[in-house]
Order: sequence, then C-alpha cells, then structure tokens
Amino acid sequence: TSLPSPSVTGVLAVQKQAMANGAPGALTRIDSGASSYRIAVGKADTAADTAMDADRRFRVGSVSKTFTTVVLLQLVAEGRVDLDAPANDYLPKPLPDDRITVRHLLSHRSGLWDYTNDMFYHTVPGFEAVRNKVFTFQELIDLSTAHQPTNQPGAAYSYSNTNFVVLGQLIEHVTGVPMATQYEQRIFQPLGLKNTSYVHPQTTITGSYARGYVRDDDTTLPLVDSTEQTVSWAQSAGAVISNSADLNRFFAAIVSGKLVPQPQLREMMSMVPVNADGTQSYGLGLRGRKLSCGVTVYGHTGTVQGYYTYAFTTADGKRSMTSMANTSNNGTVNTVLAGTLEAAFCGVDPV
Ligand SMILES: C[C@@H](NC(=O)[C@@H](C)NC(=O)CCCC[C@H](NC(=O)C[NH3+])C(=O)[O-])C(=O)O
Repeated sequence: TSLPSPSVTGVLAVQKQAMANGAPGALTRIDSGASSYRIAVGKADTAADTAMDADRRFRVGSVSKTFTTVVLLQLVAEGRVDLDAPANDYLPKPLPDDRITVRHLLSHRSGLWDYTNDMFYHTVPGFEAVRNKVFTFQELIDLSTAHQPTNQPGAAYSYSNTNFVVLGQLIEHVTGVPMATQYEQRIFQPLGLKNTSYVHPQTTITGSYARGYVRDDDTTLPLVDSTEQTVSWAQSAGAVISNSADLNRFFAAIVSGKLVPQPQLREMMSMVPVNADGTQSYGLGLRGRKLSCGVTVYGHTGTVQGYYTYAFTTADGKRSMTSMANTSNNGTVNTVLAGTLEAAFCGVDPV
C-alpha cells in the first residue's frame, strides 16, 4: 500500500507546538525509501544556546526494551530459551510466581509491580536520589516483589519496567555475557549503529548529543538538566543511547527479518490491543499504533528524565520515523509529539 507523502510542514508544526508547551527543542528524522527528512527546532543545550539538530544522540528510554527483546528472541531461535517456559527456569533467584513465563515478561502480562511508581512518585527528588546510583538487577527486582502483583500471570496487560529488568537478568544468567556485549555483538555491530551505545553505568553521552531537561512537579520551577545519569534504575528496560538515523535503521531491520528469524518475528509482531479503541497494541517488546490513514506502525516509545521518544516503522520497513523532544514529566508535550506519526506516515498537517 502506498502511503501519503510525509508532511514536513506537519512535523514542523507539531515540534513548534511541543516547544510552546515547554520542550526546549525537538527533532524528527523520516526515512522513506531513498528519501530522508531531518527536521529540528529549538535548543539542544539551553545554557550554551546551542541549536538542536536531527543527528544528535539522546537517551531512548523504553525503546531499549525492543533492543532487549531482539537479543532474547535470538536466544529463542538458538534454542536456548523457550518463550512459554517459566522464567524461573532461567533465573538465579526465583520470582514469587512460577507461572510467570518468558512470554508474560515480553508482553507486560506478568503482573510484576513497576518499582518506578514508588521511585519517581516525586519526580525531581526521586531522580536526584538515583541519578548517580548503580543498582544490580536483583535490587530492582526485589523493589518490585516487595509489592503484591497487579494481576495473575497472563490475565492482563500491565506495563512494568520490572519485566525487562528481569529479562536483562535472564539473558545474562543464561549466556554469562553482559547485556552491553550482547547489544554490541548482536545488534549495534551487525547493523553498523555507530551512534548507538549502552554505557551503563557511565553517566555521560559521547559525541554530538542533545541535553535533556526534566520538568519539576511544581511547573512554576525551572527545568532541571537531567542529561548526566547512570539510568541504572532502568538498564535493559531503558538505558540505551542512540540517534534518529540509528533507530530508524533498527526498526526497519527488525520488520525486514534482518535481526530476528521469521518464526520469532511472527511472535514479536502478534499484537494484542491495549486501549479501548484498539489503536494501540503491544506484541513482544513492541508497540503497535494504528494511525488515521489506516496504517499500523510498529516500534516503541520512550520516557526517561529529559527525553520523550517515538520510534516507529511500517510493517514492510519502507518508511521509518523517530522523533524526540528534550523534556519529560510533561504529558502535554508527550501527547503533542505523537502528532509526528500522523505527519510522517499519513501526511497530516495539523495547521
Ligand atoms: C512509558 C515509557 N516508559 C519508559 O520509557 C521507561 C523507561 N520510563 C519510565 O518508566 C518513566 C520513569 C519516570 C520518568 C519521569 N516521570 C516521573 O518522575 C513521574 N513522577 C519523567 O517524566 O522524567 C514507554 O514505555 O513508552
């Protein structure tokens, strides 16, 4: 199916609206066949008054979950992990419920409590308390299992960072190889993702990058520069650094079968609706969004202190889009930024 041409004016309008609602800057890159569009507004560094540009690196937050999923599904294809086996078969310390399977973790159906609900109840104090901390996977899992589950295993979709922290621990326990090496050898190097890295627990972003600014719960206070942090509170659930070109290439490679063999890709892209009107769905470490022009795009969103990300591609990988606004704890900006999907894939110009 041929898509409408991307609307550059539509992307620009959405990015300006994001700035009007408090984002210091925003960027979008669209790759469509042989054409690339790079659109940026505002500032990458407000103190230095540096302009944003679409090639800058940033923290991708939960888009990291798809990187972790690719590693896991490669292990499934290698016969080293069974999707429907109890996760406890592969963990150093058992989860409280033996009925939680690997698939439950990948599809956010385990019921494991999301420890970030407590950790970031107060946004800036919560962030300041952990920004230089280094956690083990087990410490994060223990924070979660101190709470009752949100649902019986498999009974409901309940998004939780804990699921992908458990998957990081599972991958390291099964292979004896750290996540950083897994990402590097199985994804970054084979795809030539030169602007993508996993430097946990280092706090700095190398190369050309955008600084991120988290908004205080008291919105009258100035934004807090949240660029330097370990992201140890998320790790395999949110600590990857990348840029728009690399994320576009990553998602196009996934749906084109370049990273995950067909049998596992089919599992990954078996989407379950997660909202009332069915426009949003979740597969295995993958979000689906049905847009106004009838096309469904596949990818992931990300929220980490200072950065909102949308990274999606068409089912055939022929058109990909990544957009980022360098603020967070600002629901309006997050919602407004989703408009880049309509502009990029449906040619919608909101003005
Ligand atoms: C939802 C998103 N999830 C992620 O990207 C994961 C890694 N991030 C979170 O769970 C949010 C952590 C708090 C952010 C903080 N918020 C607060 O502290 C709220 N009190 C902030 O906005 O910076 C996704 O999957 O798309």
